[in-house]
Amino acid sequence: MEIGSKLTNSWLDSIVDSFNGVDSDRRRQFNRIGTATRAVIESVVASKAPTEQLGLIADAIEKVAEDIGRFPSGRVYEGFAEAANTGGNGGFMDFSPISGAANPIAPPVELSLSSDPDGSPIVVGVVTFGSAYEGPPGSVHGGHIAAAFDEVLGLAQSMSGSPGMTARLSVNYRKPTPLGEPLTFVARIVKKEGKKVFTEGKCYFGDILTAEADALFISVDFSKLAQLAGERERTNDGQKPQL
Ligand SMILES: CCCCCCCCCCCCCC(=O)SCCNC(=O)CCNC(=O)[C@H](O)C(C)(C)COP(=O)(O)OP(=O)(O)OC[C@H]1O[C@@H](n2cnc3c(N)ncnc32)[C@H](O)[C@@H]1OP(=O)(O)O
Repeated sequence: MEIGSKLTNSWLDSIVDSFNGVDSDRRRQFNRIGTATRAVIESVVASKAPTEQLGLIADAIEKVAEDIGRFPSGRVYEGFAEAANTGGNGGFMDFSPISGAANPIAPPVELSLSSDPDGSPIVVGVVTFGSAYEGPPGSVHGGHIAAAFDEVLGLAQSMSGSPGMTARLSVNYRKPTPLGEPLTFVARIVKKEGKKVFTEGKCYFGDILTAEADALFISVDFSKLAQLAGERERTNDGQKPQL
């Protein structure tokens, strides 16, 4: 992903730097695994394979799970999932559950930074949700639409220079959002008041507005994130930081 926007704050510059120019073998292999596992998920939820084939496929997948399970699990990468890279020289958010190419449960939403016609910075997320994300027939599950909004709005709020956590997220679903079609999410900061960063976003299928969202983020002290990460290391299960 190449991001070429002109950005002024150093927080965002560091994000852009970590997106760009990263091409380590470790990152490539993680991304290959992510892509292949996603393809498995897509086929698994929609397969018409005969039952005996399903048995063979299950054997093969169990073997893969066993192979990778032989290596220590846990946080083999740097940082918490939303900001984690795949090791080596960078790669921001590679393991994000929404945008991380190396995370098989991510659709993934491809993020880029851009600006609207009046020059205001925006975040653009492009994604095609596959069969695993189906809610109503032929449509994307609303929870996944909300998750995509959280991600694009989350990146947009970081353009404030004092990023934080989602305090409130509200989604209006205007039209069914089609599965298997390219969607574009656009997100921006509306205003900032002290620690509060107000954002809004829209989801389009072509020219059709299918959903819109607004969210409030509260800037957090990064030592709090470090504390959460420390707690996670101590519990060593990667799941349950003590809040
Ligand atoms: C995380 C950074 C990474 C960045 C990476 C970029 C890309 C990542 C993209 C991915 C992004 C994915 C992101 C995710 O998935 S984040 C995961 C989902 N979110 C959470 O888990 C957040 C859990 N909540 C908290 O940790 C705290 O409650 C937070 C941090 C939100 C506020 O903390 P705290 O409670 O200590 O705040 P304060 O006492 O200083 O209050 C400050 C002001 O805010 C007002 N207020 C507070 N809460 C609410 C509320 N719910 N509605 C309305 N207003 C609220 C409050 O009244 C006060 O106003 P005022 O009295 O001053 O007027």
